[in-house]
Amino acid sequence: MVPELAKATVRIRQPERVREIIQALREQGVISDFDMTLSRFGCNGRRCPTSHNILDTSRVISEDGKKKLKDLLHYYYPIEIDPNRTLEEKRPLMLCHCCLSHQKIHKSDIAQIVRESEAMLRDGFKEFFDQLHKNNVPLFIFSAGVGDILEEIIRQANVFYSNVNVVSNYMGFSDDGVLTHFKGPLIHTYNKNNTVLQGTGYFQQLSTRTSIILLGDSMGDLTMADGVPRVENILKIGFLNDKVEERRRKYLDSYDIVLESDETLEVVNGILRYILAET
Ligand SMILES: Nc1ccn([C@@H]2O[C@H](COP(=O)(O)O)[C@@H](O)[C@H]2O)c(=O)n1
Ligand SMILES: [Mg+2]
Repeated sequence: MVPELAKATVRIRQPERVREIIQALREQGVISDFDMTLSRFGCNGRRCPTSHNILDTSRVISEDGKKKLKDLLHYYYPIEIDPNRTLEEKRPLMLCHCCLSHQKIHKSDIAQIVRESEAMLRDGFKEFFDQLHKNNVPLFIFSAGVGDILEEIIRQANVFYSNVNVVSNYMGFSDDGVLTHFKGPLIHTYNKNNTVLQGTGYFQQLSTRTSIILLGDSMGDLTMADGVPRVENILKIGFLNDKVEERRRKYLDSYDIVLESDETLEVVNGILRYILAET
């Protein structure tokens, strides 16, 4: 059906169920996480930066600020991926953006900060965005990262098409363009659900869609489609990037398709090619 599903990186607990969901997908919408899902996990043997890391390590952050942000990440990231803590235990420990708001970040610096970074979208991103755009499939990017940065990454990759909508943490600037705060409720890895989506237009724009393809890399991404009305089928595809052995069982129990250490969108593109040719 989809030759890419035979790739060595693909793991599926219930192949028959996956086959049935794929056959049933129609009137699709795609809901995707951004960092480490549309963007790569590894670049040239190192970790690729998240949208937060791009800012944290940029030249506009003071040395002291960089150290604080690095310490914060070293505290936070092991909690985020700890397979032995429940989501309830993790939720109150998630981060805010407080350290960033004390830095002199100018709105006008953002494009250059992204250009100078090692940000990379997964291989096959162009086909992914192009297929969705050409077929009028809405793509919702729901991210606990930094909206202004991830939008700029997509813009610089020339794929920020009219069908792409982003819900994320956006910066607020003073009249002279200096970062003063982050807008709206904090979106973190474990509250990506309808509690932070009020007033975003998310549900309204997905209200005609009866099938959702959900792409994520964290257990927190699994709730991104909660509350979308009229949904009949959801195909959940999870990128398992880190602590693969330790987290495999949980991912296989939660995601329909698990992609282990796969830096590409080949499988997603294969599924899209198949279902969009059918419709
Ligand atoms: N200070 C922080 C906070 C979060 N992160 C990472 O950002 C990612 C969240 O964005 P999604 O698009 O994946 O929702 C997640 O991978 C966090 O580890 C960070 O790097 N720094
Ligand atoms: Mg992510």
